[in-house]
Amino acid sequence: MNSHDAPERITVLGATGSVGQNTLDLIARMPERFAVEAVTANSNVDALADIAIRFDARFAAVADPACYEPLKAALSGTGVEAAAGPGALVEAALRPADRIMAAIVGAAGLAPTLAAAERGATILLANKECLVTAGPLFMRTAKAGGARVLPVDSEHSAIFQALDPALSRCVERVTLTASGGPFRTWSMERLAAVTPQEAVRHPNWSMGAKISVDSATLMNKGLELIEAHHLFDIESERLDVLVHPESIIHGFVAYQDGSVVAQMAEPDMRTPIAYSLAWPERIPAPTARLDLAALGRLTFEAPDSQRFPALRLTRYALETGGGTATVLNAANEIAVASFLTKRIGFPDIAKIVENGLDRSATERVGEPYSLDDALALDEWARDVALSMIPERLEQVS
Ligand SMILES: NC(=O)C1=CN([C@@H]2O[C@H](COP(=O)(O)OP(=O)(O)OC[C@H]3O[C@@H](n4cnc5c(N)ncnc54)[C@H](OP(=O)(O)O)[C@@H]3O)[C@@H](O)[C@H]2O)C=CC1
Ligand SMILES: CC(=O)[C@@H](O)[C@H](O)COP(=O)(O)O
Ligand SMILES: [Mn+2]
Repeated sequence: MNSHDAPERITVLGATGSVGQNTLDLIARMPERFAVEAVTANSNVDALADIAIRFDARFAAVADPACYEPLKAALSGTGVEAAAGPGALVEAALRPADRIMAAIVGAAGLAPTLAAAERGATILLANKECLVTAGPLFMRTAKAGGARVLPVDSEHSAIFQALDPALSRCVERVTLTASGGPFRTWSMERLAAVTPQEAVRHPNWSMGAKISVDSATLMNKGLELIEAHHLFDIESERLDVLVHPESIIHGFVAYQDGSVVAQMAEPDMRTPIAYSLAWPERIPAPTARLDLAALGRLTFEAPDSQRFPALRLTRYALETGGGTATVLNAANEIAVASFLTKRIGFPDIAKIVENGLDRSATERVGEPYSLDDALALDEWARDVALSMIPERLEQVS
């Protein structure tokens, strides 16, 4: 944009979350460049109304229909239109924003993000579960709709920055770095007694609860392998995970001449979010600057799939295809929510996901070709996973 242009209008799906807040922090610093079109949340009415009023948004939507009246009351007399229910999230995504930040957590983000893809939006994609649940459908829809998908996930932003599209045939391998999470060095015995409080305490990043648990199990890195496969059209055999506890290098691209191009930054999501907001330009981000001399060294190690089976399970889902990744994602969402509410232990998360994958192999679940297919398979897998949660078993018996 140049100084004579009107501000770009940005819609933020998941505005009350960690990525949503970081996005709004950047937007607030550049009012001449960005304005807010629409914002959404699940049920956090007060925070959403505050955001909508502060940023002078035109539309605010909550997913939970029961929150409609309180949202409408909080926004009365402000000029912000209030809406609620799943259809309202889709309506937010369909509004004519220049860019749309997809930062809802979980498969709940699929319908609105897919609607944005269908309308040919520029999508800043943080919601990785959307690609895990329905990667081929999402990428096909984006292509047909003329949408542009810009990665926000830090590793995928790194790869996007290091991957010259003109040289994609010269790429040998792509590597995602992983911090290893809070339990990187813990024994199996200690892992058995992990609490939710310990699991959400990520060593380097400040994030929402679900992705923090995913980082602790290494499921996050597995979901990111699937995400990278769809975003960059690279097969599993050429995608690597490398544990790098400092989270300074976020991703590598290795070329056939032996060059390895990496992206580095302090672990602060405002760097990849700023990149996606400004691409193909760059804007300032108020993050700490890298001081490699002060850091002294960067370290690397291979991931351990004995203690962290999620990596093996996600590889299986990626390589099996069909609806396997949809099942993996849904089972993981149920397992993580059950762990956070103390109904299961930390090692049970992977067991519940593995059981879901076993069932999906027996039932030979097919690839979802439409949103309805994806939602139906997601629901089936949630039921399979729920049947393994002790409380549910007690209720049934
Ligand atoms: N946090 C991070 O730094 C990173 C996150 N990501 C990805 O970005 C996405 C968002 O993560 P994060 O910001 O941490 O998540 P948070 O839990 O912090 O925020 C989630 C947002 O989604 C909304 N939401 C939750 N459930 C629903 C639902 N059923 N329907 C509609 N909206 C819902 C929440 O609303 P409410 O407040 O009302 O609950 C909130 O606005 C995830 O997919 C994550 O994997 C990727 C890289 C880094
Ligand atoms: C910030 C971000 O992109 C997260 O996905 C991050 O990668 C989580 O850290 P882990 O490397 O521990 O999964
Ligand atoms: Mn990431």
